[in-house]
Amino acid sequence: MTMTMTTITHLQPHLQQARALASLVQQALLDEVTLTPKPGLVDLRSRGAHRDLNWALMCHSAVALRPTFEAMAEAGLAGLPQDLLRQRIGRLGRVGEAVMLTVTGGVNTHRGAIWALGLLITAAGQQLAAGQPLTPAALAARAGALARIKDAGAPARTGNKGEAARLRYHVGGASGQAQADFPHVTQVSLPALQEARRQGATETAARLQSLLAIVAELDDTCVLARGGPGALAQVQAGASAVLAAGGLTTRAGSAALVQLEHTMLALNVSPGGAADLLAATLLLDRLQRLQHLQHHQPDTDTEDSHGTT
Ligand SMILES: CC(C)(COP(=O)(O)OP(=O)(O)OC[C@H]1O[C@@H](n2cnc3c(N)ncnc32)[C@H](O[C@H]2O[C@H](COP(=O)(O)OP(=O)(O)OP(=O)(O)O)[C@@H](O)[C@H]2O)[C@@H]1O)[C@@H](O)C(=O)NCCC(=O)NCCS
Ligand SMILES: Nc1ncnc2[nH]cnc12
Repeated sequence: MTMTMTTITHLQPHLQQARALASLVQQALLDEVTLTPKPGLVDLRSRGAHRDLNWALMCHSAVALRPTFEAMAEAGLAGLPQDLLRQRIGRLGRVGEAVMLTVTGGVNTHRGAIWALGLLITAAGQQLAAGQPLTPAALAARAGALARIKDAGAPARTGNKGEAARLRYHVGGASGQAQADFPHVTQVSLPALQEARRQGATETAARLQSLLAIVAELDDTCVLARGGPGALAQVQAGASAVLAAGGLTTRAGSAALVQLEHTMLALNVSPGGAADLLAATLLLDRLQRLQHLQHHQPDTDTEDSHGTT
């Protein structure tokens, strides 16, 4: 997709801005699932540790969710009071989950992504409405503020696997990550992505480095739900080993990645929460770069130089 600066930054009706923001979310989700090779996760090569997911289903889900993200961005652009906005996007998130389950035949492809990227794209709408820059820190702070407001329509218990893991192992999970302003995105994966690029890594290697940086530290309830704390510790240690060996640009790092994949498949675990946060990272990175281009080339339509891998 070619995204032009005029599309999102000039004075256009909210609907068009919301459409452009939703396109960026869809692109981030497609980039995440297409990134290959990801250990334990669905990618172009394999289903990872999943029986009910595959690349085509994930892409189908990402495309079907575009109207959900557009409606969330539009809600952010509408300048609603915070509590009203929170209730509106909570409803949109639940409708989005229902759409996802319908188009996938009941498979959970993007529940965590609807949550994380939904909050972030709503925040981007708010920032645009306020005439403020789309910086990662500002978007994460706005998204966190929304996540800390009670969603009156949410059930007391969802009965989801992530919820059970959160309560059993006393971790923050997806909601804790958002309520703390997405620290693993702004302080871990985004710096890792941008530093890898500065060091000359290919875009694929930089994105994998970013993913591994999250996996090494996240309390991923997908891993906990299937494998418990022992599996989470092994997965985190394996990701740290790849990074310590120099990441994907060294032979030792590549060998450590193969080992990590074997470990995950043997444990039958998959870092689905980290995958969602990688998509969030790619979204914030692209918004930041568009912002940067706006300041340097205000009158030019500019192609995004970091395309899909
Ligand atoms: C508020 C919610 C996020 C509730 O979350 P909760 O923690 O209570 O539980 P879940 O709904 O089960 O989990 C949420 C998903 O978030 C991802 N995730 C996990 N850990 C983290 C983390 N530390 N930080 C960020 N994100 C995290 C993860 O999503 C991915 O994994 C999914 C596959 O998971 P699952 O089906 O459980 O596991 P499988 O192994 O695939 O199953 P089997 O094959 O074994 O059957 C996949 O979807 C990825 O996206 C967690 O699953 C939220 O759910 C909520 O309230 N939603 C409704 C309202 C809403 O969305 N509003 C949005 C706007 S405010
Ligand atoms: N690539 C992926 N594989 C498995 N679960 C995921 N959840 C989000 N992205 C995923």
